[in-house]
Amino acid sequence: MVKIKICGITNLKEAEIINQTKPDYFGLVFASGSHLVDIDTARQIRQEVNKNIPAVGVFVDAPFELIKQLADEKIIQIAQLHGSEKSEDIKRIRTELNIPVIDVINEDKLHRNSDADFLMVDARTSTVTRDQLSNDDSNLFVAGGINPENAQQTIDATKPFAIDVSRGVEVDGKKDIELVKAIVSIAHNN
Ligand SMILES: O=C(O)c1ccccc1NCC(=O)[C@H](O)[C@H](O)COP(=O)(O)O
Repeated sequence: MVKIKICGITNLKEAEIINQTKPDYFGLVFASGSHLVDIDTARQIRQEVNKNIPAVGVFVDAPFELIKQLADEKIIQIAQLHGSEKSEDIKRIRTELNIPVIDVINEDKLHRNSDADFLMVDARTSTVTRDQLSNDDSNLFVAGGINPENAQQTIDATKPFAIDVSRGVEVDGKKDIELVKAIVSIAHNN
């Protein structure tokens, strides 16, 4: 089974879609853009979603204190780092906050050893391909432009641990339950 994260959950209606479609993770974005949520909204969404589905906090060079507050309050269970965070930042989050880290790889970060629990290649922000990673990179999330039409092809080509999807399951900027259902089914049937 390929796992799936539905990213960019912004309201309680979308929280309910997560409960009904049961992906393996959902994402709360704490970085500027159309999916940005404030802490109060994130808290409400976390309370609404089934506790068995971990929330991934998405950050771009965020202050440690923000990640700490969200982890301490159990609003997030995993941190996903898209910025130029260093190895020490990853270690600090893992040891002091005791939560796993997804390190989003780009060309600059490719050749250093990541201390993260998972790696992510996001086609929106890098041109890194599966072939450029070593076989040890087994805990790989693949993201960027995935939708129900191309998900199977992406899975076949990259053999990921998980796929990460946001805009590809939206209609008019909001998550669509039928599209989410379809892509969760594709991932879980692999
Ligand atoms: O979603 C955002 O607005 C965002 C902003 C800043 C950094 C990361 C962001 N999203 C990260 C994700 O995990 C997305 O799911 C990933 O980029 C894939 O997006 P999509 O191509 O829309 O499926």
